[in-house]
Amino acid sequence: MKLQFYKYQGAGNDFIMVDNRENVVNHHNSRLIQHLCDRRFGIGGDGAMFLQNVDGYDFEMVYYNADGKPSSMCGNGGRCIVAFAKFLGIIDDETEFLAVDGPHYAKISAEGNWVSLQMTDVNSITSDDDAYVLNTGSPHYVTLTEGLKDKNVYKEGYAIRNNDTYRAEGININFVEPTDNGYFVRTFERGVEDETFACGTGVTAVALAMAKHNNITGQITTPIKVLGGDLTIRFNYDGNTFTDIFLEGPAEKVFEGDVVLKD
Ligand SMILES: N[C@H](CCC[C@H](N)C(=O)O)C(=O)O
Repeated sequence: MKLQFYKYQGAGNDFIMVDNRENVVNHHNSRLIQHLCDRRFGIGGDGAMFLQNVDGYDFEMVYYNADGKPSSMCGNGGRCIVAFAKFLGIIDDETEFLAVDGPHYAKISAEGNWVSLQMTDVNSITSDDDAYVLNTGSPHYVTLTEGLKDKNVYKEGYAIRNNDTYRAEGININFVEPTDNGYFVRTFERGVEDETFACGTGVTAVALAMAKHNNITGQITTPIKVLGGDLTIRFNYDGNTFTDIFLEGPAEKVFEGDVVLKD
């Protein structure tokens, strides 16, 4: 069977995208997803997404991590699937779609390559030693550090992600360093089990955790630099709950093609 796919990236977090409105692919097949995401023997990607029809929304986003397992929410993936929906002519400049963590509103530029995605509200941040732990649609561990440019993010991220607390469920590890006008963030991503060039729910978690850390409340805009580019998070914080959270940045189609799937 020949499968048409599209490759997208949002700040270097890259994804395989399939228009599955006709349900041509039975994606509940972790070996298939792992193979598609394999950077040597497959197409390559941090994850794979299937755009599907669903009542009440413009479309449904079904997301798998590169390890082939169904995942929690993917922020950069959500921005990329909005760009994909516009490319397919399903939407114009805004949308309401359904993801694993519920409905999401998003706006997209006329050119179709810049997306502002609303994330679910967050009303709980806990501490783990000197780190913050919160869920922005995916679980995140946020820790301030120095010398981030030279840090061995794979080694240090792997160790925390696989410690006694987090080994079972996994968690994404975000290392953050203040910059002149925001933060520099590098992330070890669960389900990729490696550092990615950006993590959308991760930089969202960092922006919220830093507002708490610095006791800043009100309407906040946080610019964040990642290996793959720049993202911006806008939100409101009243000292307890984070609302009107938007993750904003580029979402680009890189190439399209088709792959023959062994039956
Ligand atoms: N790997 C993450 C999901 C994707 C997160 C990331 N790609 C994003 O942009 O939010 C997890 O299993 O929690």
